[in-house]
Amino acid sequence: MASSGRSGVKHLSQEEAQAIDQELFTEYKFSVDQLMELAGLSCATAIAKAYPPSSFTKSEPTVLIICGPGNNGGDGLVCARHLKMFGYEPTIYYPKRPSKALFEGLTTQCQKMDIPFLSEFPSEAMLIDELYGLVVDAIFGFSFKGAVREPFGSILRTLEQVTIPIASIDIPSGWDVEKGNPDSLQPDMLISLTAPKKAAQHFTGRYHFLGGRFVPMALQKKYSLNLPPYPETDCVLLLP
Ligand SMILES: NC(=O)C1=CN([C@@H]2O[C@H](COP(=O)(O)OP(=O)(O)OC[C@H]3O[C@@H](n4cnc5c(N)ncnc54)[C@H](OP(=O)(O)O)[C@@H]3O)[C@@H](O)[C@H]2O)[C@@H](O)CC1
Ligand SMILES: [K+]
Repeated sequence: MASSGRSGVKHLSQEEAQAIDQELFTEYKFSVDQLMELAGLSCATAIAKAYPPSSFTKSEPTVLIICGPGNNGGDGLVCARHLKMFGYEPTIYYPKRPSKALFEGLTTQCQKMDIPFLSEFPSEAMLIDELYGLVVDAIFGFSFKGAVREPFGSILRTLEQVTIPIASIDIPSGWDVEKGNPDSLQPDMLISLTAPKKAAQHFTGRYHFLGGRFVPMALQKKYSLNLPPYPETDCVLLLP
């Protein structure tokens, strides 16, 4: 049965999210880096709307971005680059890097923009709270399945203890894509890309944004996405 949220927008199953993703590439001939750029830009834009640099209590608007091994991690790298352009001070932790030209290129771009990469994850949540004003969770997206494997299990356990806000890209990491996870991260922001996944119905944070304004109308209709209209030329939309 189709499920929809307060805005009437459809919430996708894991299978539907992956099918739409595949169709964008195979039928509509988008390339991954094209959509990843728009996805990451949406995330940085949503962050800038909800947490403008002036709202940070630290002397600099420092953001820790944790990138996972798949395309969700790629969105995180793009988001970091745009955040830097927007005047933030991003730092990246990227422990499992795929040897693919796309991710190597995104990593080099960030390095050349003087975005530091941590060689080790802060061992205590308190250190993260002291050094950063926001965490971006780009660890797992809609392909996450099963029990969390290391090193991400210990990273997520530390993140569960931080008190600064967490912004999750597409899915709060560690959550089942459809059922959520009451015992894992509880982010303050969720940026749903293309359309929210079913797990988004369990999101209780302050800001739920829709981003990834690239789904052609025929595909929106085929999957009955019922996406609300984006305002003017905006690439994100705050959902009720
Ligand atoms: N159309 C769109 O909307 C667009 C979507 N985009 C983005 O792509 C995201 C989906 O990306 P994705 O398919 O690459 O998978 P993603 O969720 O990043 O993770 C897979 C990785 O995680 C790993 N892994 C899995 N389970 C695990 C576990 N239990 N414990 C540990 N590891 C585990 C798995 O490892 P493996 O199974 O290979 O060992 C694999 O390496 C989507 O959410 C959105 O952010 C945009 O970029 C472009 C347009
Ligand atoms: K995520």
